[in-house]
Amino acid sequence: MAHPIAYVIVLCCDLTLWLSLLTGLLWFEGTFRLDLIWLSAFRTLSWVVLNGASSVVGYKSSRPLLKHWVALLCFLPAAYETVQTLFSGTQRGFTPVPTLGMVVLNAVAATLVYLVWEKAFPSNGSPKKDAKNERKDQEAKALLLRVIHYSKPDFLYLGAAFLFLILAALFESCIPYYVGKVTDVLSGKYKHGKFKWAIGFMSLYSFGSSMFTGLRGGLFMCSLSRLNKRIRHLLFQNLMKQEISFFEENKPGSLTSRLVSDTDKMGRSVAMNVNILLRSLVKTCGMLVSMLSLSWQLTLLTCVEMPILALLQNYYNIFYQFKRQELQDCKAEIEQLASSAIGAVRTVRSFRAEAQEQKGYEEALNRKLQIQIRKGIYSAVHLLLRRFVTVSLRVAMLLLGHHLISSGQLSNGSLLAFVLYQKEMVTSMKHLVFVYGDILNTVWSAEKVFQLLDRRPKVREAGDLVPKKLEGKLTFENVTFSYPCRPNEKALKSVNLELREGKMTALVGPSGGGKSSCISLLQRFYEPQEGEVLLDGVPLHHYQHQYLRNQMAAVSQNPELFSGSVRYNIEYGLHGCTMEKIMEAARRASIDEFVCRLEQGYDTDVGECGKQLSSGQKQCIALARALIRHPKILILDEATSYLDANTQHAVQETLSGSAGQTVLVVAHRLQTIEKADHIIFMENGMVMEQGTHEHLMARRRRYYQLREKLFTLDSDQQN
Ligand SMILES: Nc1ncnc2c1ncn2[C@@H]1O[C@H](COP(=O)(O)OP(=O)(O)OP(=O)(O)O)[C@@H](O)[C@H]1O
Repeated sequence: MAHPIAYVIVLCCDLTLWLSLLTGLLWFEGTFRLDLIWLSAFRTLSWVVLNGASSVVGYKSSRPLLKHWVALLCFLPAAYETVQTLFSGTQRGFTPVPTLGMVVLNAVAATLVYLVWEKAFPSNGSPKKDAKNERKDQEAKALLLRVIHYSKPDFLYLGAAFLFLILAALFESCIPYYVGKVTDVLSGKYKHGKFKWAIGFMSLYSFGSSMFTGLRGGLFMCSLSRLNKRIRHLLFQNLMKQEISFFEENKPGSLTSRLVSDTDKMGRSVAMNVNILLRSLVKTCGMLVSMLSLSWQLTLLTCVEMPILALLQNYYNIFYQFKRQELQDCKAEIEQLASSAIGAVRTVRSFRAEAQEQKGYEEALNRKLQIQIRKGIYSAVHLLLRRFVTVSLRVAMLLLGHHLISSGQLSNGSLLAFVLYQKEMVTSMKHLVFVYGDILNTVWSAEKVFQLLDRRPKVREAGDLVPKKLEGKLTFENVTFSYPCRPNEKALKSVNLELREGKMTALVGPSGGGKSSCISLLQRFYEPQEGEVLLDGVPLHHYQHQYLRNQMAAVSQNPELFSGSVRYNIEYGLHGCTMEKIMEAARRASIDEFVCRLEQGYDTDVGECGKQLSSGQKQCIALARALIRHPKILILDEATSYLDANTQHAVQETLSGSAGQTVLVVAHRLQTIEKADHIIFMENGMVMEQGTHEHLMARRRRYYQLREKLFTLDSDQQN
């Protein structure tokens, strides 16, 4: 709010102007009447003077507000007199001079209207729009521009759509005029020729507007679908580049919802609103011209409706935003509950947690229902108030229309045409006032999409090193690492280890020792906070991403398979693999016999995520998927844990026969790694001891103790 002194100074200036006028009128000794025209001229002059004064006395931030008030102060008397003249039908005048009461009343009325207006349409300088809100508006505008920017490739479609939009709106705004003409012809002395013309034009405009509307809609939908496809593609591309911890922090449900519904909402809400905005703008202009040509008095009355409706809408919008956010959160929660329960249905069933899941789901549904009911009640009250305002003004308009018809200023048909225009006009103006705000509101769904689109992975960019020959020696140099979600807990503490080229190294130790963390670092899923992981003496991030992926293959304990055939899963990510190569990999992974027994062999579908296979079979297929690449470095993290002893033995035989391949094995069953060239024992994120099996057994320390413990457990189980 501007400083009160500024208002007082402006008010004093205004009083001085009124006093000057008073003196002038006294000079003419009552022979001069201050009629409507002179009053308007005087107030325009006052506005120029007071506007200048407010520029000098107001603070920079409060000047716009002061100027709004000055405008009202100056033009309200003229507007009031105009309305009075309209209703009384005769022009009044101030006789002989304006009274002090009237001047004060004017100031009070101006202030009141100003306060109502500022509440309905808070302007930039309004206290409600503080710096934060203004920044938000700026950001929303920037987002909107960005959405428009992404629509650039469709500019031909959009250009044509806008052209049809303008034509449709113009044609549409001509229809009521000709409806009025037809009514006039029918209610007066019937003239066949005039009737035919009026009907002809009416049909022509109706047909034209329908045709252009259809074309506009089709083209908009087409460009909207193209925009959606483009954004989704880019988003998916960027998602695939993110680091693993990003997927741990963001649940799959929320990411897919952003990918599907937010992109959809973004395109739909922004494109639809821009469509409505432009259509309303063209229609409003066209109709305003037609309405003014019919009756300027009725047009003025129609325009009164807007500020009142805007005030109502403003309050409703604040509530609506709040409820919508609540509803969205609730929906996301419901989606998450359903997808986690359905996804883990086996666990739910085996722990008999169906009732618990059902209860949780029902509670979330109830919360959503409550929000929806409250939203519905507020919406009904809002609608009721709006209707009341609309109907009241319509009655006032019909009364004025009746007065104009009886005084011969308007024909019956023109009143009908006006009523038709008025209905459309109010809708269009409403759109104009609210749609822009709505664009700024809905554009926030675009923000979520853009946030994801702009996210850069938090791992160092891969380099471009592509050596012709790779030895396959891996070294951990003083590696300290914490998972991003638990930054204060060290999973690895100054780890130094070496995987010798062409040899098999085994990582063993109790659970939580840090074995899988080492493997994650080797695959560059995460970056160590301290130290380096080196391949042939060069930090891993110096190598080209694709090169590293080709040289390294990993199989985990619970490998992820994709819906599709066995063949598809084995050759996953490779192009142009021959059947021989696929069969060879399957043979080495000891899965070929099983696959050949299947009715459709390698074309057999493995079900969603391989659910139609046993855990051991899944491990074998994953192993074949790794072996087909002939990687220089093979990482097996409990990769054969579900296999029976025979198959496990066969796989190990195959692996030990691959000369020149660096193999890293993580295993809990220590018998399986006895033949490894090197064994590293890890505990609490540290390397405790290392050496060959014989060496470690002879030391009789942690490795020996763990082996003895497992051996005792096994014997107990067998007894
Ligand atoms: N994704 C993760 N986010 C946060 N902490 C993790 C994550 N994975 C593992 N940890 C933690 O890091 C530490 C080392 O775990 P890691 O999985 O490397 O051990 P491990 O030796 O492979 O165990 P296991 O033999 O049971 O697989 C543990 O304390 C574990 O809780």
